[in-house]
Amino acid sequence: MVQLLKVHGSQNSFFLLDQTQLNQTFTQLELVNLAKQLTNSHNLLNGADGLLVVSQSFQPSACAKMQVINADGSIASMCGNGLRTVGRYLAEKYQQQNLIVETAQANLRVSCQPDWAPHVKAVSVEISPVSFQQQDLPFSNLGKKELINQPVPEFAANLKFTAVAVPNPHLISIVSANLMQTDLLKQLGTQLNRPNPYFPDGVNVSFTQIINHQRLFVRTFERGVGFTNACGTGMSAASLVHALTYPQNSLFNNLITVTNPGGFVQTIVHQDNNHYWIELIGNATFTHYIEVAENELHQNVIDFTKFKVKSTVENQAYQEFIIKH
Ligand SMILES: N[C@@H](CCC[C@H](N)C(=O)O)C(=O)O
Repeated sequence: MVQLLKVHGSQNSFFLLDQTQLNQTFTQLELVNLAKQLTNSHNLLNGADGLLVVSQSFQPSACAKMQVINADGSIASMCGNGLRTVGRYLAEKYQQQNLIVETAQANLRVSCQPDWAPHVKAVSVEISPVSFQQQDLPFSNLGKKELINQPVPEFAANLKFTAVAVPNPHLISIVSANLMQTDLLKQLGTQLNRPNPYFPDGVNVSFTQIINHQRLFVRTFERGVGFTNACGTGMSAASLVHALTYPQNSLFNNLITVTNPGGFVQTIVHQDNNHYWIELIGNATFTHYIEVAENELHQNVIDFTKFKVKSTVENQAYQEFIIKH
C-alpha cells in the first residue's frame, strides 16, 4: 500500500506523495496525470491546488527533494506553503527539527517551530533565491530589464507593479482596500496566465493591502491554479516589495504578519550582502492520511473508490485557531 497525505498551509491545499515508498517510480508524465486527477475537485476530498512530490535527493546536504505540480499539470520551481508541509513530513520521517530540502533551483532551509496551538504545527522555510532580472521571471515587451514599483498602463491604470522571482515568478501590486474588492486581480491573473505578450511562462499575480506596516493582507491569483486561499511565495514576495517600497519604515529583519483568505503567516525579510531572502513561518497541517494500492496510482484513469481515507483532528484545530486570531 502507498500512503498519500492531504495537507495545507493557510488552506492552500495539496496532496503529498513520497515517491521513495514506491516499488516503481513515476515517470514525469505519470506524475502530471496523477496531479491533474488528484486536484480535480470531483475526485477525492474536493481536490487540491497541487501535488507535492517527495523524492530522493542526490545533493549531500539535502535530506530529500520536493517537486511542485500545479493543478493544471504545469511545474512550479517553488511553493512556500507546500515546502512547510513537506518540511514537517520530512522532519517527522527523519526525526530532525532542522533540515535542508532540495527544490528545483535551490537547497532550502526548513526549521520546525513551536506549535501555534494544540494540533497546529508550525514550520519556517527559507524563500530564495530572489531576482528582479527580466530573464529570471521571464518577462518581455515592458521596455525594462527590471520592473520595480513602476506603473504599467498595459496592466492597470493608476497602479504600480513589481515583478520578482523567488524563484517562481510573481507580479505584485500594493493596492487600496477598495481595489482589493474589485475584479481586477481576476482579470489580470487570467490575462497573464494564458498566452500573452508579457509573461511567456505565466505569472502568479498578488494584490497587497497594507493594514499597517506590521500587517499586510495578500490575495493571489496563482499561475496554473487560479485563486487560492494563500500563496506562500506570493506573501513572501509581497513582504519584500513592501519593505523595499517603504525604506523609511526599516522593515527588514522584522517579523510581520501576512493575512490571507485562508489564515495568516509570518514573514521576515532579510538582506545579506545584497542578496534578499525571506523567512516564511506558518502552519503545516495534515488533514488526511490516504491509503491505496500502488498499482491503482499507475492507472491512466484512477479509480478513486479504491482509496481509503482517514481524517485527522488537525483541520478542526486549525479552523478554531484561525477564528481566535
Ligand atoms: N501556492 C504556492 C505556489 C505554487 C506554485 C505557483 N502556482 C507557480 O506556478 O509558481 C506557494 O505557496 O508558494
